[in-house]
Amino acid sequence: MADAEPGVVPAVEATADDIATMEIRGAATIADAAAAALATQAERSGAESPAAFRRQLRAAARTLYETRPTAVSLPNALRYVLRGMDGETVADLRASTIARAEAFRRDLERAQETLGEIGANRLRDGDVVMTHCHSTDALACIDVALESGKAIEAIVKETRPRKQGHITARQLREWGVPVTVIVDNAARRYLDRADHVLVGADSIAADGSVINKVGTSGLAVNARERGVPVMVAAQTIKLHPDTMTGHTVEIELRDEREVLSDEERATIVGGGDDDESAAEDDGLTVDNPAFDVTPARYVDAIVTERGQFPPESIVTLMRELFGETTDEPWTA
Ligand SMILES: O=C(COP(=O)(O)O)[C@H](O)[C@H](O)COP(=O)(O)O
Repeated sequence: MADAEPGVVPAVEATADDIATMEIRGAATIADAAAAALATQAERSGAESPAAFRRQLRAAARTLYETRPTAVSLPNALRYVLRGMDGETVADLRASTIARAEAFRRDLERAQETLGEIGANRLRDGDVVMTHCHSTDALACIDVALESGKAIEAIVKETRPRKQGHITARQLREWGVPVTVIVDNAARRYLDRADHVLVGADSIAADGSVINKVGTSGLAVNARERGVPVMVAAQTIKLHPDTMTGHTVEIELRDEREVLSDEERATIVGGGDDDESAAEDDGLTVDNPAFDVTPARYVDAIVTERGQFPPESIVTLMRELFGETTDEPWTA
């Protein structure tokens, strides 16, 4: 991680570390943790002037922002909280920032509940749902469907390389859902048994394309070929305002050792820790993109707390929520 910013409290540095190392992960959870960290910064700031307080809050936001690039819920959360920082004294600034962060976290939780109710309407009694990665927004839909007495089964893709599918499987088993875990490569075969593909999103672009855990796009293409509808569960905090002005979403590239350990690499190219040639270029490249982009045409519905939308019309909601401006308060 980058050097500590002056005045940023250790708890914020710790949250940033946890996000970067994926102790805290998933777009909604990251947003929630970031808002909580800004509240902690406000609470523990030793700033003696309003200007110093604002500077520290912006530095804290920047520290959190620089952890992972793809989930727009992170900058959206930071932007939302910083815009609520208001007052002429340190005490007022502190109180307004904490209140704003708390409101954000409450709204986030409520939005997920509402989205769950809307998404659950798409699931019928007896349906089989195929999942990819671990999405709290997607699980909220299943949760409400189960609560309303519908029987749901799940086919859970393990989701290489970090196997977040296991988290999904654990949650679904806790709820009593029959789960079949499959390797990612088996997805097309098992789509014949699925009534829905249900995934979350890290970012949604203005053209309705969905940025989510790598493998989502291939799954969606296969689902279309198999005639299985693809439903994306995503709170409006996942809408990426910059994409309205033509920006693309940065796809995070992660450590190659998540894909190939040093030992595994050695079995391919030879060498080892004490081999001097290990430092040389061994001609083997490993790429580890964490996310991919699913074009809007492979998505049937985006379910948000504001209703469900065909992906092509999501831009209307985006304009309503964000207007056309997307300035970054922490760079001021
Ligand atoms: O791609 C992932 C998580 O990736 P990672 O494990 O790399 O963070 C999830 O599908 C979205 O973040 C949505 O999750 P949620 O619905 O919980 O926001």
